[in-house]
Amino acid sequence: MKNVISSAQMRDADRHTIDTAPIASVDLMERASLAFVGAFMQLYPDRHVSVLVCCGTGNNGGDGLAIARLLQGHGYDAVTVWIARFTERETDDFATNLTRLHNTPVTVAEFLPADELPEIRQSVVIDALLGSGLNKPLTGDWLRLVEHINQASKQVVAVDIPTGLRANGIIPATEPTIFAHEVITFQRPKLSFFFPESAQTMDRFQVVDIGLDEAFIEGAPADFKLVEPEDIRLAYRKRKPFSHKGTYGHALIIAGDTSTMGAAILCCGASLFSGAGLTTACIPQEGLLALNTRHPEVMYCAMADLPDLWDRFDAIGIGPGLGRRVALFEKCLAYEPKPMVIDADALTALAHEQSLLDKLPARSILTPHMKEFDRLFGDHGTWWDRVRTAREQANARGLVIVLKNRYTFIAIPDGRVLINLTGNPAMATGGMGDVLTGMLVAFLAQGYTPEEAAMLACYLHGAAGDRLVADVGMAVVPATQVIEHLPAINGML
Ligand SMILES: NC(=O)C1=CN([C@@H]2O[C@H](COP(=O)(O)OP(=O)(O)OC[C@H]3O[C@@H](n4cnc5c(N)ncnc54)[C@H](OP(=O)(O)O)[C@@H]3O)[C@@H](O)[C@H]2O)[C@@H](O)CC1
Ligand SMILES: Nc1ncnc2c1ncn2[C@@H]1O[C@H](COP(=O)(O)OP(=O)(O)O)[C@@H](O)[C@H]1O
Ligand SMILES: [K+]
Repeated sequence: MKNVISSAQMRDADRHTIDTAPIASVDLMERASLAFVGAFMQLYPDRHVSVLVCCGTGNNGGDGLAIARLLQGHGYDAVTVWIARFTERETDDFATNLTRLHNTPVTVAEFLPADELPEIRQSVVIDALLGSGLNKPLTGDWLRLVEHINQASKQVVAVDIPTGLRANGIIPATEPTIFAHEVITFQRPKLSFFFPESAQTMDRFQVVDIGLDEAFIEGAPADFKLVEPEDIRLAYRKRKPFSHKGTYGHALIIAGDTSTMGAAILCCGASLFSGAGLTTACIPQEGLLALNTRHPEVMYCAMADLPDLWDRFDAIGIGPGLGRRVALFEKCLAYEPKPMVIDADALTALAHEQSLLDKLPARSILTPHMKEFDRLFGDHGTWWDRVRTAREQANARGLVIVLKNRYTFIAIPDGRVLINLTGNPAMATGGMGDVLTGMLVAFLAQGYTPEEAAMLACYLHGAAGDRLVADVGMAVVPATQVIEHLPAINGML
């Protein structure tokens, strides 16, 4: 897993790299700018595209000046630079790069406070006004310039972070920012990029390596971790030659009602296709024909038989489409504790009867989306607050809370939050959460820890959706398709 670090930690990593590499600070800026230009050229290969680089006078602005020079050197023949001289301060590396830029044909215009801003005629604006040094909301001339850029409706590519956006996760709704179509960020994504509020300020980001000391970054204390493909490869256990169905556990799915039988069937299918040795469904009997038709491999257990059969199961998933049968949930909490995944209607039951939270088996996995989360733990005005509550609850109660979204946050009992990067908006279709629940139960049944199960299930669920978009070209991915692609995704590990 990779650490997501704060701006202060990034500055430390910057200083540490300068001291120990060793490398001069201005050379590190050059490296960052080269990395930015490499990524920019992929986005805009046409050397005749007109580019306006808007620079502040800090190091983000210094990057902008170096980028302008490098683009010109690569044959971009219509590069213009604007410098916002709204403060008398400038950094040394900014000054060095301004001197270097003056030795090129790039046109440079400087703007003082209250100067009139000309119309922006270029097609692409590179935002190098303010970066991770932002320490207050934009006001005055900065705000005027940012609004001017936004109103010009050009393609905007931000250097490191869109001007005005706070890096560390708290994104006040009222603070103005530049809107960037693309952010090319240095070394690590900034924590804010994973919070849904960042959609107001950017479409996409990509990370470029600028050669900061990785060992130093990974040694820094970090509450947020990015799940990497390598983590999945290491955690995933390939099936052994002499293994049999008993090796891979028995998953029980308690789900489904008359109008929501599909949720149960999706959940069972996901368990089956994620490798549980056996999957049993506790569904209303009226769903049996559908279940047997769709997944003849899945067994059935009547509600009344649950207490007698309980010992057979290695992991339980409860909630998808449970509807009027939700009282079953409380009953299950009275049986011997088993690894458990609690989703959908069972989460709503928890929200209505909070005392049940204390009865959950240790290290149960809860899989709320935003609304279910707020129903359970109270309304939250911001995602930062929501994630903070998830951390506190996971830590205080020893739970794994899978807070689902574009980037799913997995809050684990030790206080850390794992961020899952896979998945895409084509997956924003009903039933997708039921699939995730089935996968989680299957991994628990196979003996993975709840943390491992959460990491594997979230990653593979999103990876299957990504594969269907990238390789098959699907614009919308139905949940049944994700299920069917799971074995192929697992097979690639
Ligand atoms: N690993 C790395 O870290 C590397 C970093 N690099 C680059 O450096 C960038 C960070 O540069 P930076 O620290 O010089 O700050 P930057 O964002 O240019 O701001 C300048 C100054 O603006 C001010 N200010 C703040 N908020 C304000 C506001 N709302 N309205 C008005 N003014 C405001 C504040 O000064 P103050 O007002 O506090 O005096 C601040 O110091 C980083 O994003 C990346 O691009 C790479 O070159 C190499 C590797
Ligand atoms: N835009 C998106 N990007 C990535 N993943 C998404 C997106 N929209 C939905 N998902 C994933 O799909 C699942 C939806 O879960 P949920 O809302 O519980 O669905 P349902 O209740 O219909 O089964 C979650 O795992 C979520 O992370
Ligand atoms: K910027």
